[in-house]
Amino acid sequence: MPRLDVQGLTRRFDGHAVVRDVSFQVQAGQVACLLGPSGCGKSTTLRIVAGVDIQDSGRILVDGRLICDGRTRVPPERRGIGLMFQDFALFPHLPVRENVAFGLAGGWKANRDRVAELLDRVRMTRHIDSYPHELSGGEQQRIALARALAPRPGVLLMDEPFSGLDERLRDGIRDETLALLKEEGTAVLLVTHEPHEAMRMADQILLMRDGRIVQQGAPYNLYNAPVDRQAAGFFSDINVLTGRVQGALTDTPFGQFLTPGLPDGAEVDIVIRPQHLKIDFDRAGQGPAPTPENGTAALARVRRARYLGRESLVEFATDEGAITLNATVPGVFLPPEGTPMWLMLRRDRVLVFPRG
Ligand SMILES: Nc1ncnc2c1ncn2[C@@H]1O[C@H](COP(=O)(O)OP(=O)(O)OP(=O)(O)O)[C@@H](O)[C@H]1O
Repeated sequence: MPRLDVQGLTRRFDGHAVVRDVSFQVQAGQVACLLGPSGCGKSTTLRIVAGVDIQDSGRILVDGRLICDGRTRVPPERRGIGLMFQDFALFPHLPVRENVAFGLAGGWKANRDRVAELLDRVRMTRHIDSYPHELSGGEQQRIALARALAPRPGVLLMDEPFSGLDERLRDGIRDETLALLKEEGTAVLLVTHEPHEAMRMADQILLMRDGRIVQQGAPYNLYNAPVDRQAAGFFSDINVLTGRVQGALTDTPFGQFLTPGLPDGAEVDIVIRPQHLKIDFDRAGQGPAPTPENGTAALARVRRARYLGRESLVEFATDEGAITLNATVPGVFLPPEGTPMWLMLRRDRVLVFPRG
């Protein structure tokens, strides 16, 4: 049985649906990330699950128990759901120990062991008597996490929990948070607009657009088998070639691509991520021979090359400038502007979408 079961949620504001028929499940010990651009309905979905907003239709179950539908509405504090929001909202007048014990009956005195256990797990034991203003942002975040987990909620809702932190700290804190969430076995629903964060944290990504979940699955599936061009472009920069179907094939300067099931004349987008271009040097106007793995090579010239640290980003344009393509190459690769090179597209990594 799923820990959290959301079925057909719809929420309208002034007649406009901002959450549309949203359904998903989260198992115990799993992290599901609601991912999407600003305004797509992520926070509204979270607020309905928390019980601070009410859906127009749909229902929510926690461990099989109905917590809200058209008639029933269990109040937020009796849902067995914990919350953690981006500003942490620690109580400034309470020391760390009282903050962590806040949701526990009997307060800190009756729950010393649980508070001590959690502070140990988030490596904050020595700050047990500190006040929030004496802590760094990252330390406050760890206390907020301990506080949210103290009552052992079956479900934890997190709304952009890392956005207030210094970029350099975030990955470390994400990993620590994930380890603790997994140990506790909580079902987590995390809202984020950052694909990197969702890829790093999620067992399951729920990709939202205009109030709907357009795709859900493991990070690997969303990255490698995106449902449409927009979904592909959400996870990284993409290169797009456009073409027209003729006899279930589409012609491009990089050879023909199979485009089965589409009528003649249909327009298609052929999408490839910058790391999946292959580059070869020019040998007196000659490029590499076509292969089944990489198709036909096309000649292009370097427009600009930049070093980004872990990789280099090289912009290419075909001779007439008709097509521009970005390639990323690990390490340092900075060919001068105008250098002719042959480009190929890794066939196993090419994505083809009908133009919508
Ligand atoms: N109480 C409200 N009254 C009217 N409109 C609202 C209300 N709450 C949210 N909305 C609208 O619903 C839409 C979705 O908002 P929501 O906060 O859920 O999006 P989001 O994906 O979480 O975006 P963000 O990441 O910017 O918070 C927005 O267009 C917002 O203006």
